[in-house]
Amino acid sequence: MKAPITEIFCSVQGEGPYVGNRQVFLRFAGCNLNCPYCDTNVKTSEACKYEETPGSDIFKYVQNLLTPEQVGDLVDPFMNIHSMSLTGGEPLLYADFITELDVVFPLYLESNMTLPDQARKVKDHVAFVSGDVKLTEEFQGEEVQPHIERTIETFRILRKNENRDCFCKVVMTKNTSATDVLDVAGSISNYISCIILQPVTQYELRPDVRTLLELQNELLGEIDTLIIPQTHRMWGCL
Ligand SMILES: C[S@@+](CC[C@H](N)C(=O)[O-])C[C@H]1O[C@@H](n2cnc3c(N)ncnc32)[C@H](O)[C@@H]1O
Ligand SMILES: Nc1nc2[nH]cc(C(=O)O)c2c(=O)[nH]1
Ligand code: SF4
Ligand SMILES: [Mg+2]
Repeated sequence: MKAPITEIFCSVQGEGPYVGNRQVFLRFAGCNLNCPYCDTNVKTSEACKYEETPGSDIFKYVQNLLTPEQVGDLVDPFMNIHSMSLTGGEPLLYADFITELDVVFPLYLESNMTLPDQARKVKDHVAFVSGDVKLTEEFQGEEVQPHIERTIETFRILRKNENRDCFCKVVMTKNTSATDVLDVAGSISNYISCIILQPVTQYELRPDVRTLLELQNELLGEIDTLIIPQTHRMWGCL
């Protein structure tokens, strides 16, 4: 079992309720969606960029594809780690690879939550689930309702329990419909510990402040809801 990995580095979690925790990041190549605001290059690269010393901006390159054993060896030297973020791209495309990872850190899955069959495979392997809800603009030209049903099913499979936290992030742009957010939130509120409204980082795409605060107020009737922007962008860490 091998997978295309674009980067491995140590930084702190910049998003959501675990912001500030020191993590190892494993970024898989490839994605099944094409979100208009996506800030990440999801293309497969010939080699994986590996930052051995956190924050050094000095990289080694390891030829792709990588085995779970190679990943284990590369992340082993990192110290004082809260968890290992599995991100991308879409990490659930590599569910079989994830089940073969043998690392000492708890796994923190960062997913677009649209692949329920893949989610079933990893459910007992991940301790934290940071699940996005993607709304209509991410599914341009496609049938939206089946995607939303798959999202709800994926949250059900990876729901919070005594061994796993599961929370939801929604990237808010000026085009995001508050009604859509409220609808999905109502369907997944039993599966998650909180909702994070994450204002999109590109200034020209941002929603207005009042709309965001009004949506938070409505959601708070149902579920703990926080507004937290991407913080790693503010101080320039990876
Ligand atoms: C690059 S994605 C990879 C994981 C997975 N594909 C997903 O979308 O959840 C990681 C996180 O960055 C968020 N993100 C991507 N572009 C963003 C932007 N321009 N502003 C705010 N958040 C963004 C995504 O919504 C997701 O929560
Ligand atoms: N510091 C930092 N925090 C993050 N939280 C989610 C990220 C991601 O791209 O998945 C990310 C990332 O790329 N860097
Ligand atoms: S699902 Fe995630 S990685 Fe894929 S395009 Fe959307 S934000 Fe980017
Ligand atoms: Mg990122």
